[in-house]
Amino acid sequence: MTELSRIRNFSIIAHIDHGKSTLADRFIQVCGGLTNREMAEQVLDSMDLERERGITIKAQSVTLNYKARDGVEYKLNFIDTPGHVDFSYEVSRSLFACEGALLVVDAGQGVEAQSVANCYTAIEQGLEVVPVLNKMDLPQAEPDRVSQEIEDIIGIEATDAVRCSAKSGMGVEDVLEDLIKRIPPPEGDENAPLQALIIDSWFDNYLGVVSLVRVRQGVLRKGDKIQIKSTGKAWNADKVGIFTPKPTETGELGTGEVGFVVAGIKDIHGAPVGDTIVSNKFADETPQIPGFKKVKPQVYAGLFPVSSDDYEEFRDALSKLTLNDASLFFEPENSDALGFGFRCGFLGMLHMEIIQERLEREYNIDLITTAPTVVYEVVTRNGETITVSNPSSLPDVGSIEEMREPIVEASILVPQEYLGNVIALCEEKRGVQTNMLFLANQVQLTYELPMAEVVLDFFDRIKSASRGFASLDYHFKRFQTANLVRLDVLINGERVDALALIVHREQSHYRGRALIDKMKELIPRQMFDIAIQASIGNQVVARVTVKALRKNVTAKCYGGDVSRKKKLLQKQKEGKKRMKQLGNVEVPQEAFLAVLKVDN
Ligand SMILES: Nc1nc2c(ncn2[C@@H]2O[C@H](COP(=O)(O)OP(=O)(O)OP(=O)(O)O)[C@@H](O)[C@H]2O)c(=O)[nH]1
Repeated sequence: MTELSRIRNFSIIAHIDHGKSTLADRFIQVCGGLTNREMAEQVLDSMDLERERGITIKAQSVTLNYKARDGVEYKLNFIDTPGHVDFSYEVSRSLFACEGALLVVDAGQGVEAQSVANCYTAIEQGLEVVPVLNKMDLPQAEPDRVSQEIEDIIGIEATDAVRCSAKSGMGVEDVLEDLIKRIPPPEGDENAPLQALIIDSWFDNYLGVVSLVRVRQGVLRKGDKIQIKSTGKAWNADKVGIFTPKPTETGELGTGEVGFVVAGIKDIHGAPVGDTIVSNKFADETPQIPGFKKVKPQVYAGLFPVSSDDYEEFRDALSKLTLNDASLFFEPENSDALGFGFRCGFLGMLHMEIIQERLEREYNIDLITTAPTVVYEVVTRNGETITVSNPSSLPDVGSIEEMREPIVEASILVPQEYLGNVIALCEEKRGVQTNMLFLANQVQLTYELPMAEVVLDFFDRIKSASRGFASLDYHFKRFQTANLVRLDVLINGERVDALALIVHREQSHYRGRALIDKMKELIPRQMFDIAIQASIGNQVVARVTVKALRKNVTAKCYGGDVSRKKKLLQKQKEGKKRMKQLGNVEVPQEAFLAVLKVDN
């Protein structure tokens, strides 16, 4: 066991692309955790998809031995955190396991909202936040301006912030030295009964559930009988060790240390993130570590296999994905239009896209996804409150007393010159301003906004309204009464349940018009006219017609150009894969997500 004074537990807070993973890789290299060849790939983002998208999804950790300039060898536990707003609960749990955090800021870009939110979480949890200016090799680096910004916006001293380049390696050791000096060592009683925080859990095909833990007091030893506090279940700690970053069994984790435990748990819900591991013997007198909560999905959508033959396979794939992702929810859904599928719940749109992509890529299932929706609260005439996560299951208008929509508190950081644009956008999205703070070059805006307006395209819109400079962070606040209605879409007179949306009454006509105009562009012309209507209750609020196609698509391919004709037919066939037959009309996947594509 390592002496507490030689341990440092830290996270890195950084906005996406500011260089967190690159810096972490440099740390591993400096401390000799991996050979150069192993370093060739960024090691911390372990899933393929993550690597491709360049984002960090699951928290991971690495234990490094660093011989400091004072001659002492320190044990540095770096706990990686996800960078996206969808995964903020995991960030908060990771931070809770640390005494400090490096705030890595791109010296050319400056501070962004996501990092600010995470910094506040860190400061609230009593962490020492150590600023680092990265990308100093770039000509556009403006360290003085960015230091000032850190001081103004986050309120921590930053004039002496270490300046480095994770890319070239310049200043990286100075970052480690600064970290050791400024971040305090962990505290805790080694002789007290075991209490450890679960920072992350994932499913391994051979081992079952592996949990990343931080021991707060006592010692976790191989062979110990442990209990997972929220479930009250007892398990045997079969394997205990650290990541170097390769998993290495050490047989024990002392107070203040971070590492993994494998205890024969078969289901990820058996060891949820944020939960506490205690010694089974002293379970009653060892409390849960505060702040634990069950994560709830925020966005729901229907996912349907294009071919009904894929249904069983699809269900298996979803079950496998939930083994590793406690925040993914699914239950069977039956749609008149799309047949059997699943209603799935996600933390946000990015989470949804990732799951969709994994299903298609890793499991080879072609899917039709319906428009994502948030969860509404509906009070019925007989006084019941129900939650609705599927527009087509909204009760009949006559039986609804009141509808409530989820409201988020959004924090936006924007340079002054784009303030007008961003405010206009927030107003358009039914936002209510609750605060506005003028900082160095930026303005910090706080708005309460309907979650439905935020989850879909708000982030992209805010980016384009500010030429990419504004940044956003948000979290659920409360439910609020709203005048909402269901917007139905009819194709050739038939209501299509999978296309229904819940919208604000004031916007319903405009939304209906915009939606079906977009659908008209997306539904290919067929051999007959297709009427598309938007309706509210029985009232049709907009109508368009997709005119019949007169010519055969291959008619242009005159004479003997067989290969070209084949190619065209092949293309058509591939296109068909993502089509769904509604009555006699073929509707492509894009049309189901038309609401995401409406130009505002
Ligand atoms: N020029 C320069 N580029 C850098 C530096 N550090 C990182 N980068 C580049 O910036 C990009 C983003 O770096 P990452 O380390 O993946 O960023 P990240 O913050 O980990 O991003 P997420 O994993 O999505 O949170 C990559 O293309 C890096 O090569 C630096 O010091 N100088």
